Amino acid sequence: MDVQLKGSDEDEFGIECVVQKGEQKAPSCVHGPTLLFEKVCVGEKKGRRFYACSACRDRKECAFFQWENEKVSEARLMAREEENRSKMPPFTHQEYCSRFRRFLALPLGRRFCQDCQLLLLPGEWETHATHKMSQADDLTEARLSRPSLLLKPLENKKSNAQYLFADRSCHFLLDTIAQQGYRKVLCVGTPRLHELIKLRNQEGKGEPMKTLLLDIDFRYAQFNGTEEFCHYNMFNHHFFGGEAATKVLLSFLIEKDGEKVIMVTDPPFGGLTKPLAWSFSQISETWSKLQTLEASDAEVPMVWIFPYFFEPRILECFPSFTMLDYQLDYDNHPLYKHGKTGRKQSPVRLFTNLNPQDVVLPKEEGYRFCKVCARYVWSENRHCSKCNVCPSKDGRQWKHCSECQKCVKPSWRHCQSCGRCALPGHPCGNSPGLEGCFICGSLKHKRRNCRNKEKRRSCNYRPSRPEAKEGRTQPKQAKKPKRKSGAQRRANKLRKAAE
Ligand SMILES: C[S@@+](CC[C@H](N)C(=O)[O-])C[C@H]1O[C@@H](n2cnc3c(N)ncnc32)[C@H](O)[C@@H]1O
Ligand SMILES: [Zn+2]
Ligand SMILES: [Zn+2]
Ligand SMILES: [Zn+2]
Ligand SMILES: [Zn+2]
Ligand SMILES: [Zn+2]
Ligand SMILES: [Zn+2]
Repeated sequence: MDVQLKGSDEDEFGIECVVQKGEQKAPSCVHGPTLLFEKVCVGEKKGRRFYACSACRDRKECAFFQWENEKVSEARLMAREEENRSKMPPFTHQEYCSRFRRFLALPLGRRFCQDCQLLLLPGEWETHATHKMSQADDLTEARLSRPSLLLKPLENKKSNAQYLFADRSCHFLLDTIAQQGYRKVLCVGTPRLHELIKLRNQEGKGEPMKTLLLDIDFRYAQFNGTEEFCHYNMFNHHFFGGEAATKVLLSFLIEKDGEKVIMVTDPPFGGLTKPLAWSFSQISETWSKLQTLEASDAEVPMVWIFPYFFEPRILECFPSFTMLDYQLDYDNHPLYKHGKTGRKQSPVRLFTNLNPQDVVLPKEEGYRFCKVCARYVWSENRHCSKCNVCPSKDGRQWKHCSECQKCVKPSWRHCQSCGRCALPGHPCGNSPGLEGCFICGSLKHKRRNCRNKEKRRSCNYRPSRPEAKEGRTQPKQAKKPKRKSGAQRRANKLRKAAE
C-alpha cells in the first residue's frame, strides 16, 4: 500500500486497522478480501490481530472472523467458500441485462417486487404473488431511468448508509463537473449522480458524458449495462465480477479524444478512511499509468464527499486535497437535509484535488469568493487577517483567540488552566477525561500521548463481538472503562461539531 498510515486515526478506539504490505493473503468473506485489525487491550503492549469484513461494521451483517495466525481446516474453508457463493446476487450482471431487455419489451405486464427489489418477468409473478408489488403505471420508461427513486435506499448505517443527494446538491456536482470539461465520470458509490448523468445524455443537454458506477449495491445491475456498472467494494478495491469487471474500469480510465476523467465518491460516513484512501489511490494509480508520460505521476481528478470533521484524516492520506465549504444535502438523511426537518447546515463537504478557485460555489446560496484564500467560501466564513485564512470548518463564524493564536469555534472560550480554548464546562486541567488511556489504563493521559504506543495504526472501526458461527475462539474483552456505542459516539461527534 502506498497510502501512508502514519499517525493515529481514532485514538480512543480499541481496534485498529493494520495495513498489510502484501506479504500475506487475507481470507475472503462474501465482500471480498477481509482487512486485518488489531485489538489493543488495556495494559497490554501488543494487541491481537484478526481478520474481519472490510465492508460491514456490524457483525450481524457479516460475521466473518479469523485470528491472524489461526489454522483453518479444509472443511471449514470449503464451508466458507460455499457460504460466500450462496450469498452472491441471484443473477449475473449479464443475466440482469438480458432480463432488463425482456422487461422493457413488456409494455403492459411490468411488475417490480418491492420485497425482493427485483424487476419481474411474467413467469416469476406467481412466486412473488404475496409480495408487495409496483405495477405498470409506476414502471414507465421515465421511472425506470430513475432507479434511485424506485429502489428502497439501503439505510443501514453500519454498512451501506445509502443516503441519496438532494436535487440541489446533485445538480451542483454535475454542473461543476461539466463546466470544467470532464467527459467521463467515475461514480464510486454515487448512484444518483450516475443516473443524473445518463438522464442528461438522454435529454441531449450539453456535451454527452460517459459514466461508470462502482457500488456494492448490486440491485443497480438491473438498470445498467456491463460497461456502466460494476459490483464493487470500495473498502478493499474488490471487483465482484473479477477480471472482466477490472477491465471495464481500465478501459473507462483511458482518456481518448480529450475525454477527461474525474472520479466522484461519496462513501458511507462510518469511517475506515484509510482503506478507502488506499482503494482510491489504486484507482488513481491505474489512471495515472494510462496517461501520457509527462502526467504519469499525477493524481486522478477526484471529489471525495465526506463530513468536515474527517478533514485531518483525508488530508493525511491525500495532502494535495482541499476541503471546500459547499454543504451537500441528502433526501433521506434526517440530519443532513435542507429545510425544516433536518439540520439547517449539513456537515458534508467536498474534498478535492481540483483547483479550489475553479469550483464556483453558488452566490445565490450564500457563497462568496475570498481573494486571499483563492477559493469560494460560505458567507459566514469571514477571513481572519491574523490567521490569514477563512478558518471556519462548520459553517459558523469562528473568532480569533489571541492567546491560542488561531481562530476557534464561536462557542469556545479561552481557559486559563488548560491554556487553550475549549467549550465552557469542559473537564479542566487538560484532563484526558474519565476514560483515560486505552493502552496502559492510566487516567493521566489519553491513548494518543501514551509512551507505550508503538507503530500502531488505527482506523475508525470497532467490530462488535464476533459471532460464534465464524470464529470458534472469540477475542477476550479485556476489562476496560465502559465505552460508548458506535451510534452514541457518532451522535456525540455530530453534537460536538455543532457546538
Ligand atoms: C452515502 S451513499 C452515497 C450516495 C450518493 N449520495 C448518491 O446520491 O448518489 C453511499 C453509497 O455507497 C455505496 N456503498 C456502501 N458501502 C459500499 C462499499 N463497501 N463499496 C462500494 N459501495 C458502497 C452505497 O450503496 C451507496 O450507494
Ligand atoms: Zn463481509
Ligand atoms: Zn418478491
Ligand atoms: Zn479567506
Ligand atoms: Zn484567526
Ligand atoms: Zn484560546
Ligand atoms: Zn480548562
